[in-house]
Amino acid sequence: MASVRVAVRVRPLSQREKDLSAKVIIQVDGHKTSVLNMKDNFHCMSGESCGESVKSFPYDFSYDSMDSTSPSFVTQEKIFTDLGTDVLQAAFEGYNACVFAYGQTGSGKSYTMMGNPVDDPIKILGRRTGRLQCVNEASILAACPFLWAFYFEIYNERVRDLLPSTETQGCELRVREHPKDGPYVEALSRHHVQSYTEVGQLMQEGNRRRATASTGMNHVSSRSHAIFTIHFIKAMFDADLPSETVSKVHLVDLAGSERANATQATGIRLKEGANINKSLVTLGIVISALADLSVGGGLKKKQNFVPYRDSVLTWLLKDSLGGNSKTIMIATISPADVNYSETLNTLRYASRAKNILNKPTVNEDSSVKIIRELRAEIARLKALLSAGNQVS
Ligand SMILES: Nc1ncnc2c1ncn2[C@@H]1O[C@H](COP(=O)(O)OP(=O)(O)OP(=O)(O)O)[C@@H](O)[C@H]1O
Repeated sequence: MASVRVAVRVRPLSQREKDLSAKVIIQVDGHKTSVLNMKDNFHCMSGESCGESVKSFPYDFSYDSMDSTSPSFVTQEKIFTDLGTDVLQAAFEGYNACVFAYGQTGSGKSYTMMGNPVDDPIKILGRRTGRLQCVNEASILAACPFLWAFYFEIYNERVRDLLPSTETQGCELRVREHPKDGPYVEALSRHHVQSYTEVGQLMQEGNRRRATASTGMNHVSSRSHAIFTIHFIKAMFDADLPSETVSKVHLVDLAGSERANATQATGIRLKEGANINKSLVTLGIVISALADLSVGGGLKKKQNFVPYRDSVLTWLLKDSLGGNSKTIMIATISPADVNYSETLNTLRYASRAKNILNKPTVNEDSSVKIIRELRAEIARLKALLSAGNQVS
């Protein structure tokens, strides 16, 4: 069992927030993120007895990215070192892994997952030539895994290939469920990648196709949930037998939750917003149900039903939430008082998500695993036998 690990990241004040003369209401202290309700008590942040005015939440990581001149400022690179490295390590060891960014529209999800292409191009997976271990600018080493990349978006509850082949171009793809491997997108095109550069290029190519629009809250707002997946296929010898592990890494950039009046959405934008909110509400319900199930140290027999299939997003993330995956949630928040209620909501969901217990296992060849276990058992019995012989 492994808990979902949760990180919170607070971005700098945006121009819009500065224009509204917004006040900073977030404080990061070690692993703790605190939010101040300005309406309750203006002076509370520095005061001692703040009552309900300051709400504090501990997380696995709390990242202050508000002011680059502050000593506590956390860079993209640090976030990659803390989170991305572990994800890659897990995948190389044969575990499934998932990183998903959750938060209000304009709070910095895409920035954290995809990087800023202009001045800070570090994505959650690291620098261009960086730490993808065997995958580097040169070529794949002999012992390294074979890698396939996939990229799709869920837009208005429909799945579209972001790296389409001629067959999938313009098509709505179906979601199916494999009895052992779980839900997947049927006929999604796959791309063999040999270097980090290729991974980055595919991400960029897909991002250009992704549904975005300018809203009142964000100039380039993602109107879809995007899932970039890498399959790691590693061949090796285990117990003198040829064996294979197949692991998946999902990088999920969710569309942001939004209030229609804040985004000034009408027409198509309003419909998109309703669909985005619908799947995020389902995600919230799934997170809550899983958190309730996990309380007490293990997944209890299901009294509560987990409604994975109520949205395409949660169906496809079934393994990542409560299943066979090492999962990290990055909750992104705005520092501004004008976003108080959305920020508090995000912090509460992030806090609940910490209670979710997953069951990550190495995805190895089951026959090789059985043979290895039987050999260990034979060795154990032989040792017992020879110990018995020595006594008699
Ligand atoms: N940590 C950060 N440092 C500097 N700028 C940031 C940071 N996070 C976000 N920004 C800026 O804030 C704006 C909104 O960020 P981003 O597009 O990543 O938000 P989002 O949560 O993905 O929004 P949406 O849900 O609408 O797609 C962008 O201009 C981005 O460059």
